[in-house]
Amino acid sequence: MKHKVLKKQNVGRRCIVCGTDNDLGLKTSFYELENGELLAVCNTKDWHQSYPGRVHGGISAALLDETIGRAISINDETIWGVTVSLEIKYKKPVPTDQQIKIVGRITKENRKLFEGSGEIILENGDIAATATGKYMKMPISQITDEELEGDEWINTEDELPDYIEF
Ligand SMILES: CCCCC/C=C\C/C=C\C/C=C\C/C=C\CCCC(=O)SCCNC(=O)CCNC(=O)[C@H](O)C(C)(C)COP(=O)(O)OP(=O)(O)OC[C@H]1O[C@@H](n2cnc3c(N)ncnc32)[C@H](O)[C@@H]1OP(=O)(O)O
Repeated sequence: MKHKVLKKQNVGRRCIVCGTDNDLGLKTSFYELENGELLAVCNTKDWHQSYPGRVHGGISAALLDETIGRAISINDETIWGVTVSLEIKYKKPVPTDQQIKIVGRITKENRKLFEGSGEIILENGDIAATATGKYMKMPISQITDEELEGDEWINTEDELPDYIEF
């Protein structure tokens, strides 16, 4: 199914999941979709493996964690959160050297906390892992000493695809 893309989110320059300046990172891109969900696109590499050919479960967890955690900013980009709990169900192996997609959404929100769910979708459409996560809202100034206006939270200014299919 085709999904209309509205916006590409910024990246944390040195973030292990999204950072463009992290040689060891996953270099994942995050797109806000018209249906209110967040889509992540990640090209898995050989060095993300646990068993040969199979992405490490901790890597899958990190991808799901960040995708759900970022979904809160679709409606309000001033809300930041830290993960307080995360549950992953691993249903199928995630292969290395494949473009995978991760979808996340918010399912519950109150003044202090928000919750969401997400899944990893393989190239053949299979759902390889699902997750639910809970996050505590926190001002960015309490999470990091870096300033938002500095060079850590950057717009990569790539061309935005009109639609992404998954
Ligand atoms: C500026 C430039 C940088 C820009 C960003 C760059 C890069 C980042 C890239 C992208 C970022 C965008 C989005 C990403 C989002 C997510 C991705 C991953 C995020 C992480 O990778 S983040 C690392 C892992 N994560 C942590 O590092 C948290 C460690 N942890 C703590 O820091 C504390 O644990 C804390 C603060 C959470 C709580 O500490 P605390 O002392 O405030 O806790 P306290 O016990 O007082 O609880 C206060 C009230 O919360 C309730 N409460 C507490 N825990 C609860 C739970 N689990 N469930 C339900 N309720 C809970 C209590 O029940 C009480 O409620 P009440 O007040 O009503 O009684």
